[in-house]
Amino acid sequence: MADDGMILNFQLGSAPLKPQTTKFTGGRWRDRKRAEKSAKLAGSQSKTPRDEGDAEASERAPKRYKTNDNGESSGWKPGNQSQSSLGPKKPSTNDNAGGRSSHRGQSDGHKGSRQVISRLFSFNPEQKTVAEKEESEWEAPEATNAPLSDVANFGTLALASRLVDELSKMNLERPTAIQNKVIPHLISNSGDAFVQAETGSGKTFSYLLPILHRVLQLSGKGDGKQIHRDSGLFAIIVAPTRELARQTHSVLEQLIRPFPWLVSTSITGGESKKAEKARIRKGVNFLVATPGRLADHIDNTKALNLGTVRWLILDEGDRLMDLGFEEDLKKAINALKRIIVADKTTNGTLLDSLPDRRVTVLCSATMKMNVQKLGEMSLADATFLAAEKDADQTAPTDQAVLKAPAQLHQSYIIAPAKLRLVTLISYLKLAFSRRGRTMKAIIFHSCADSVDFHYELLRDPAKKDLPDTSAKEAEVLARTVSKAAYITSPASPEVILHRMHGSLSQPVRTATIKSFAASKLPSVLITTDVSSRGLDIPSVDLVIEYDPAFSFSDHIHRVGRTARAGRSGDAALFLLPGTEEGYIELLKASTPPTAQSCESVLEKGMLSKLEFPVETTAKPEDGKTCHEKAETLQLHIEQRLLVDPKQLELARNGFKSHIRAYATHIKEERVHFDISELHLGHVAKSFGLRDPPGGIGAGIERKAKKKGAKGGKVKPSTDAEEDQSRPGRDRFKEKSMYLMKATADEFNIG
Ligand SMILES: Nc1ncnc2c1ncn2[C@@H]1O[C@H](COP(=O)(O)OP(=O)(O)OP(=O)(O)O)[C@@H](O)[C@H]1O
Repeated sequence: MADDGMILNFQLGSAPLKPQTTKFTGGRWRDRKRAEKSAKLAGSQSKTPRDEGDAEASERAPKRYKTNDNGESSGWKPGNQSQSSLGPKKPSTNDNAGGRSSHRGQSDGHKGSRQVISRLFSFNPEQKTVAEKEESEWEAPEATNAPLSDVANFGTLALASRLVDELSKMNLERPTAIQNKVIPHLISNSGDAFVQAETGSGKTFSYLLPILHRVLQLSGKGDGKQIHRDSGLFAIIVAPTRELARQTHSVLEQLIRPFPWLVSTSITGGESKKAEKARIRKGVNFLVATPGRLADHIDNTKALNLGTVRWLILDEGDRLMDLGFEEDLKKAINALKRIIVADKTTNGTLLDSLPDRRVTVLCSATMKMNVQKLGEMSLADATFLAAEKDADQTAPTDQAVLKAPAQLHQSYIIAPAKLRLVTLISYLKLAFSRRGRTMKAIIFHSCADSVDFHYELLRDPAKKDLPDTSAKEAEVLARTVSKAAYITSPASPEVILHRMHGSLSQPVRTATIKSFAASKLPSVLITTDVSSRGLDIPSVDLVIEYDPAFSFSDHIHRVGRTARAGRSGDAALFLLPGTEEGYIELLKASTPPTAQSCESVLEKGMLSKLEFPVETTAKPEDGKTCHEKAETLQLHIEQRLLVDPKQLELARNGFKSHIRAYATHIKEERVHFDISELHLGHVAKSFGLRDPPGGIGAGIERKAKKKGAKGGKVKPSTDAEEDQSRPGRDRFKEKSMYLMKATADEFNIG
């Protein structure tokens, strides 16, 4: 297909440009027209590059953005000095607000070559808000999820001494606030519980330790030695994702290592059912499962005897419901309810220290309506257990409790769409060049296609060998782990990139997370929300939300991957100027965020040495100012895409999926993420594209225009489409179905 932007970007040689006389034949009518228009434009620009280019630019400038007297967007608010310089006029270059690059019509540092330039700093929408707090003004408050300083040790919670010793070996001495509350409760009570505490507060130990303690107490000997794998299944722990199930299982394995007569196993989607059945048949005492696979085994595995189960733990309750596991959970809850705990012995062992009824514990860091629904389904007379500081809250409410750990430093960067990609690179470069600061960073994207594009773009194709990796591991990790280009500073250790999303095969997902967690070098994980829940990698010190989360509770979980168990951590959220700035108010309700200026990120990141992994006519040394450097980087990326069809395809897919995903923000927050406000040309630029590819983008653009004309509401033509006219119940059903469908693809769970 002819693409005007692409034609313009080819190296044209030193000969003066002649007006295009080629007759375009074949292909679609629209493509032929485009090609003709491009050719015409190329001809006219070679004559009077500045004036005519600017005229076209102002014609293409979206009317919804405020413009100054010159017809240009006024950029940033006066008074915000650091950012106002993002929108100056640059007389020497052309622009078009649609995000395309154009001919400069003059030599660009390469004698005899006709170069294009990618203008980034004009026609950007105006920032509405003025920063209340700059980054330098932030002072870390006391950590809210740290071990308690006023509790001597785990022994004070009446835990079996063998367990306390084991914890000590793991360098865990004192309990956190939620552990201090939950452990004694579950040791001495046999009632249901609802456990709610912020991310990284140690909820996993809070339910595992009392269960183990009570199993070890069997028959009063304190070591549980008469219990063995045939004694029966005592606890089922349900987690929403395979990664989380596996992680919880490995914590459990660590805790029971000194007690080899106890056996645990995990059953998750993506694994061999036959092997799982065989393990169940041999006998297990603890089962960690994803809901779909658990329901499957309840139906089909005769050896799975639920008669001795005393605990059902539902971890990450809201996510279990979000992902559409309601029916699977119902099956497990009902199957367990049907069996009355009457038998006090199993294989001759008296189960006297275990609860005399089935105990269900529901855990969640955030509270949503759907968690309440799960509570209604699964709990009876439950005790609400929250950390001490939330003691005034005595029951779960429908108001989401959406607090990030207090010591987590949250900031936001208002970056116009055209500048997003170069700002991200600049930000990462800076983060990893500050020695001793960032070791591990996670970047959240809205969709798998965007993850794939950014991973391919940011990796260094020339550097293939991976440190500390065997040949076998390297084979599995060949497409998900790589050395980074652009963001590695020459003076700092190399940065390792990782890619992770739900469409990857399970062995690759597992190996990639393992590699990221174990990496001794600075590392980045580029991922989707599949990594937002429960993932516990203590050395993560930076979370970047390049695409804002689909709901504020997802945001809390994403940023909660850092600042865990009292550690410090940083989180940075990219927002577009305009309606997205309204989201800052939501952030304030959690932890007061600070503002990072996009201009200063670019200034610091772009002026340090740049290296390009692939040679193009744009060279790292081109340009002097940070704006020129940023434009050179953008141009280089665009040129890369033009000569690499695979990369171009990834960019196009990334763009389309990104736009589709944008339409799926939850209804209550969609006011901040109005798809009709997106400038598709500018967004395309952030994928290194000069024009939005056809398909979904163009469709949405038409709808945005229509909305402008009618003043009505835009209905994105995506899977997320909701029929606003139907009564609430139907809409709810549809939304759930959508979520199930979408997440089945993305999260690949079950
Ligand atoms: N008492 C403790 N002292 C020090 N570290 C602890 C303690 N308890 C747990 N941790 C550590 O804190 C980290 C977070 O624990 P965990 O994953 O259970 O948190 P969580 O509350 O479930 O978080 P999320 O809601 O994000 O899943 C883990 O690395 C764990 O080893």
